[in-house]
Amino acid sequence: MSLQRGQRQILKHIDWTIQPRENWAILGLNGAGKTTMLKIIHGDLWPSEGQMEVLGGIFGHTSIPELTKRIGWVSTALQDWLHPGDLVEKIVLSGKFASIGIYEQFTKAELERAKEILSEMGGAKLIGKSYRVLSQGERQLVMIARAMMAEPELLILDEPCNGLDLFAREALLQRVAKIATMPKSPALLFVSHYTEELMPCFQNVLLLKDGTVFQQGKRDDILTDDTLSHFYAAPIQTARIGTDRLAVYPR
Ligand SMILES: Nc1ncnc2c1ncn2[C@@H]1O[C@H](COP(=O)(O)OP(=O)(O)OP(=O)(O)O)[C@@H](O)[C@H]1O
Repeated sequence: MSLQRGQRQILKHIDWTIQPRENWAILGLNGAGKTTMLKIIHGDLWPSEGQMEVLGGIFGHTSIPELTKRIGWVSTALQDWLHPGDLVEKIVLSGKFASIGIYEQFTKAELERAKEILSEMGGAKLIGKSYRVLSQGERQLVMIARAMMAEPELLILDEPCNGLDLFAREALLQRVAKIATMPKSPALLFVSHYTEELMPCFQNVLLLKDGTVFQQGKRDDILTDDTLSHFYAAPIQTARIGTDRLAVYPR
């Protein structure tokens, strides 16, 4: 699949298959094309050439609005679209209808479910608060709960740790890891600039560079000094954090 905008080819011959129940992390420098690729997966953009199949639906043969409802999307950019005066639980509930506000009738049970999901995500104390007053970390938690409200089969997390302090970031990453252990967990796609954010549940890594797949495969094969030094075109050193996390430094 490729995507052209004017003279520029933003994505070039992306060939990538995600098997059921696989979780993937995507790494790439600013402007590599990560968000654009996710927008295509989400059905917001159409590739200029090639074929796309997402959750068994082939683009051109499947209803994109129906497909989009099966995909959760979390990014700080999405926060700008919300109505900040809404109560937190209403924002979570809106995920059920894949809408920004709530324009449909909802049942008491649905509202209770929204509160339950918030609590499961560690956000019980946010219930009853206006979204406007929340910290960035709390907002991201609400966004994840909102995405989970629709029981997605695929959950896209586009740099979800942006703007979080050290502890809020760790708390959010633990929530993401917990989602991965749920019996009906969605497949997870996690975009980040920082390898230390890649929890062990992300066993697969795709490196995107200048709109092309530089390398993809098992995490242990990709996150090496050698591969990352070639990828970033700079000497890179990896350092283990605990048993299962990895930090990366320019040498
Ligand atoms: N509609 C468009 N028209 C022209 N260029 C675009 C369009 N959308 C994106 N681009 C360009 O495509 C490139 C890839 O953008 P994208 O947002 O996908 O990168 P990214 O890897 O997500 O970057 P970042 O890490 O900074 O978020 C950028 O150079 C961007 O300016």
